[in-house]
Amino acid sequence: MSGAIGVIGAGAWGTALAQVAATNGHEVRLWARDAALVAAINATHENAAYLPGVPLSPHIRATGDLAWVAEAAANLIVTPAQAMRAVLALLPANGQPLVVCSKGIEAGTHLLMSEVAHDQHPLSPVMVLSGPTFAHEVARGLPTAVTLAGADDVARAALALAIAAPHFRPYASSDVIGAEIGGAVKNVLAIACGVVDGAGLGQNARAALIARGFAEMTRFGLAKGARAETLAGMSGLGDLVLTCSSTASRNFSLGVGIGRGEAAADLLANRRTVAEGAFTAPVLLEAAQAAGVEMPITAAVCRLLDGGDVRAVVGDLLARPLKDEV
Ligand SMILES: NC(=O)c1ccc[n+]([C@@H]2O[C@H](COP(=O)([O-])OP(=O)(O)OC[C@H]3O[C@@H](n4cnc5c(N)ncnc54)[C@H](O)[C@@H]3O)[C@@H](O)[C@H]2O)c1
Ligand SMILES: O=P(O)(O)OC[C@H](O)CO
Repeated sequence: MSGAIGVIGAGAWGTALAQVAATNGHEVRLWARDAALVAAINATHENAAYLPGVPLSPHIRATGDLAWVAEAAANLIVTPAQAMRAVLALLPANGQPLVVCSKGIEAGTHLLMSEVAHDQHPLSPVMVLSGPTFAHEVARGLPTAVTLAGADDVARAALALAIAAPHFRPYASSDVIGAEIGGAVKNVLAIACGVVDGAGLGQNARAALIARGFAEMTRFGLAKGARAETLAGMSGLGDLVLTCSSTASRNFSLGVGIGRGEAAADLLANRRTVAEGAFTAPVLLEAAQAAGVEMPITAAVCRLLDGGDVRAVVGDLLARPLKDEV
């Protein structure tokens, strides 16, 4: 793939991906909706608001002009999930490949982000880039592997070559739904693991939540047409383990606060960066109920986000009737 690469969304992850795309010498057009952020990035070659302390490549140019970004050879979409449809509606449709890098499910429609992208840009090949990827590590050049999923083999191979770098290794997949469901569901489960940490419930409980959470992810994924091996790969289990293990995760950190007894509404009101699991949880629960899939951990996270008492919610989760593991 020759030519510029567009990145839409200049938060931590969009900026880190811009840095990856610039590694191979591509001109990178990084779109932000906030004019002050655009000016600051271009003046300082740093995104101090969302990815502080990382000197950005001179190949990256921030912009507020979506038409200029749309002329690039491919566009990586990295807005918060619930904002994606509105931003894509403003993006000129050139049939350019679109790469969904956000993790979530659209409220109201229950659509995955790739489905939203296809709705808005039916002529574009749509891909999904997902995996265990803390932005600050990727931006610093630490080794990272991702799943790059897409049905169009040619577009996917071209994009993989364009973004692969010595520290950044994309693995190809044709399972778009599986790659997306892993990333969306793990954010909800990371909140649950953070609650365990904040409430001091111990490492056994955290490991049990990861294992039972993976069972939930798998049940939901299979019901939606995902492949089991994708859910067990980087975009599913890999990302689940990462996000459930570290306060570097915004979702895990949100859970820690809830587990310590802080009100979820206050924690969310005081955030500047996005914790997608808080938006995904109620949508995921609705989608699971519609599909007839039981997701007790997701339901528990929803109760906690609605202000439920931690001890009561955990007690109810543990008091469910005994059942077979599989
Ligand atoms: N940070 C990570 O390590 C990471 C890694 C992989 C995937 N992701 C996913 O990428 C997506 C973006 O995350 P992030 O970490 O870059 O978020 P962030 O919180 O760092 O930044 C969010 C960005 O979106 C902008 N924004 C907010 N509302 C908007 C709107 N309505 N329209 C357009 N722009 C808007 C903000 O101004 C900001 O620039 C999320 O879905 C997240 O789950 C993040
Ligand atoms: O900080 P989080 O919880 O949004 O997680 C970031 C990435 O999704 C990790 O892969």
